Amino acid sequence: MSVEKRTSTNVLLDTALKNFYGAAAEMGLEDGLVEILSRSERKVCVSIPVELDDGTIRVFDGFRVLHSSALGPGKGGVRFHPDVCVDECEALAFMMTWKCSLAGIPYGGGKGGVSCDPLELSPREKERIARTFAARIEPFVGAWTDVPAPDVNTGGPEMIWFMDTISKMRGRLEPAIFTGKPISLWGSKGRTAATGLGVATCAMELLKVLGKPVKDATVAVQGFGNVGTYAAKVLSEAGAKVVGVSDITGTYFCKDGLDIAKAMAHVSNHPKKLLEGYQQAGLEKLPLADVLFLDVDVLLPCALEGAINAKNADMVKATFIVEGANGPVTPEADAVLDAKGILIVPDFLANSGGVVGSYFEWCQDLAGFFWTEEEYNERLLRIMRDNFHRVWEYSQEKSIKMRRAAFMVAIKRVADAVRMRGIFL
Ligand SMILES: NC(=O)C1=CN([C@@H]2O[C@H](COP(=O)(O)OP(=O)(O)OC[C@H]3O[C@@H](n4cnc5c(N)ncnc54)[C@H](O)[C@@H]3O)[C@@H](O)[C@H]2O)C=CC1
Ligand SMILES: O=C(O)CCC(=O)C(=O)O
Repeated sequence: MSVEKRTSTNVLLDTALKNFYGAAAEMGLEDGLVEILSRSERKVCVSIPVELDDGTIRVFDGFRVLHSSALGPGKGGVRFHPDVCVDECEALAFMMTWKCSLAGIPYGGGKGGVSCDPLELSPREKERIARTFAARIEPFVGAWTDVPAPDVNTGGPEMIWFMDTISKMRGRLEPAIFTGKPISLWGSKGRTAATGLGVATCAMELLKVLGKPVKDATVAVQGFGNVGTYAAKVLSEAGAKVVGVSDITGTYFCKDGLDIAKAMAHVSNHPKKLLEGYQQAGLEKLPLADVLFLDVDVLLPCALEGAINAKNADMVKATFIVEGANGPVTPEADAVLDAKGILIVPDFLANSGGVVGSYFEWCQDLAGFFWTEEEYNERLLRIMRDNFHRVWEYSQEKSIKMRRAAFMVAIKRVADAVRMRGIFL
């Protein structure tokens, strides 16, 4: 019997499935396991009725998908964005399974989201959405079942609303159900910067194995949110020249290097956390997409999926791409970039610092004992560097791309777990 391959009209899900099937075939994974692992264990869809500040009622759609619990409780963020849908959540949950497996942490893959536009919502409206979403997914989350975290447009405040709502429903404090909480409320020192630090570490390790100095390497960063800001900060502090950054308001370019600390301060003081209005000597404002086409050594796409696709891949001039976002390069673009000789560090390796950092927070919450930032960062850097080298060396040994190598390493650990535990998880 041959496997009937799933496809999807959702680009992210289709990309994830194609990459999985390709790696599974190359490693000779048995059909039964391909069937099991190409599907999700659970997809929860909820409605979220909310009273807006003007007194009208709106009902938002929310989702939480658990792709696999073979290695442990589900783990993965919750996104607030107008494009959120069940297929996108499934794709992201699917990728979380491989991310956690590759990182060597004891989790399966989960992901969720609410289809809403946070830029149009007041803080009180966001709080009502977050609390109602948490209440509706309550039966499906827990420290040993599925542990959500921040993703696009969510962060500390949302995690606290989630945690507080579920703690009140259960009549006991439940800090280990959500990670990415503020430090003062069972969060962990280091988590906010963890994903960007991991992305920057992968970029630096790549330059190192290729014998290229980080100092004066030129960098462009698409997306100046949680991941992009800290990746830019760490690289600029290491001596790299970050010449371009972007967010939804456009591309900000300075050939002599941007002042990342100043740009971060500007964003944190902006009412909508945007680069809009940022100024420094020598700054040029360019169209939104131009950040992707800057002539730099390293491009970090840290915004959303599908940013580099069949329509624009040919215009990319960077030598290396380190994927900070989930799924920023489509398979069609992958082929174009490959033909151009552009080397890519795949998302579920490069951005795994976030979930590794969340694992540290979960461990601290379960133990009720907190680490210093130095302990946190030292462990994070060790894991990121080891994982980068494991994938790099495997890709060299097998003469395959890093994405394929990372998938093969990740799939093997999950497949072994399913074989050991039995198929009815
Ligand atoms: N926050 C985390 O710990 C992790 C996030 N990720 C992934 O990283 C990506 C970014 O996430 P966060 O930084 O948390 O989100 P965020 O909401 O903090 O920032 C997203 C940034 O991208 C910008 N953006 C959106 N569309 C854009 C476009 N078309 N062009 C340029 N900029 C655009 C936004 O203005 C914002 O600056 C997502 O794919 C997310 O799934 C992956 C691992 C962990
Ligand atoms: O911190 C986490 O648990 C998950 C982060 C996440 O959603 C991701 O890595 O895409």
